[in-house]
Amino acid sequence: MTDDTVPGRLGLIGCGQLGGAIAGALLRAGVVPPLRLTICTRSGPAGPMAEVAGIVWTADPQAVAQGCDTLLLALPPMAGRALRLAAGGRLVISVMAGVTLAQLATISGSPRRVRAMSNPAAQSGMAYSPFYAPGLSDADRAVTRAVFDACGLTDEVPEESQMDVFTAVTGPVPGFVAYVAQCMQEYAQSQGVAPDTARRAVAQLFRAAGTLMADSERPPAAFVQEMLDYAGTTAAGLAAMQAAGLPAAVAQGLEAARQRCLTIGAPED
Ligand SMILES: NC(=O)C1=CN([C@@H]2O[C@H](COP(=O)(O)OP(=O)(O)OC[C@H]3O[C@@H](n4cnc5c(N)ncnc54)[C@H](OP(=O)(O)O)[C@@H]3O)[C@@H](O)[C@H]2O)C=CC1
Ligand SMILES: O=C(O)[C@@H]1CCC=N1
Repeated sequence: MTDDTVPGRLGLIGCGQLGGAIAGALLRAGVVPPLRLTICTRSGPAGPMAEVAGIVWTADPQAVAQGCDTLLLALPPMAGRALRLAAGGRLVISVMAGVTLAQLATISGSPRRVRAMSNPAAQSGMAYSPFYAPGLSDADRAVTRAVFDACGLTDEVPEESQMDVFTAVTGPVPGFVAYVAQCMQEYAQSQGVAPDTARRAVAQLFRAAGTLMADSERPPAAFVQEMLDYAGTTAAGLAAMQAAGLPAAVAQGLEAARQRCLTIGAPED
């Protein structure tokens, strides 16, 4: 097996916003051909994957668990928590928000478990997909990396608690960033800018800002400090945003999302 493919058959349970995006990424990157992909949903072929010849569709999660070598769980967290798969010793990878590695053991019974997080930007290879998988074999780690390399960037994290952090921070795309963009567009419109002009302008701003920061090793704080040092119009705005509590507001929002993850992952009463 080269280190950029998934051996045997991949079984995907859930093919919605995230599962569909990951499936698209895997096919686009050639990590899994359609003929080695089984997808499980309750209502049959869904989204762009429905048009791909060769994919096997099923409504039976057990068929996936027993007929595939690697399982990828991308269904809603509470539906996932209710699953009980006779997965034997198969590799089980989950991208379900908040579902813990311990819950994956209850769901699948497999000792080969990966708790991961990704986002729908996987479709275009632009996702960030961290994973937590203590004790994973080198071969399973290579398969996990092949899956998430196809989706964008990936890192293995040392603590499971970080998976809730990343579910909050990088799980939603455009997510919280869209909220900031909305605030900026609404400000421009409040100053008389036509809605579509404001929308285009803010979209271009976020395209440029995202590219600039993604192509740089510099942390965002360095860009902010550069503008503060420049002491121009932006510096005045940054000072006002800081005085208005923007950092605390962002932290409170992300913490609320992380807390929701902990609720999902809490043991049943
Ligand atoms: N959307 C996002 O931006 C992100 C989502 N996630 C996580 O990804 C997972 C999937 O979310 P998302 O793709 O948004 O959800 P969607 O609602 O878009 O898709 C859910 C998919 O799961 C299928 N499904 C639901 N219940 C079952 C079941 N019992 N058995 C088999 N298939 C089932 C649905 O098909 P059908 O109804 O036909 O069964 C559908 O294909 C979640 O755990 C979420 O936390 C993580 C990060 C980002
Ligand atoms: O909002 C959600 O629940 C999903 C998980 C992370 C991003 N979107």
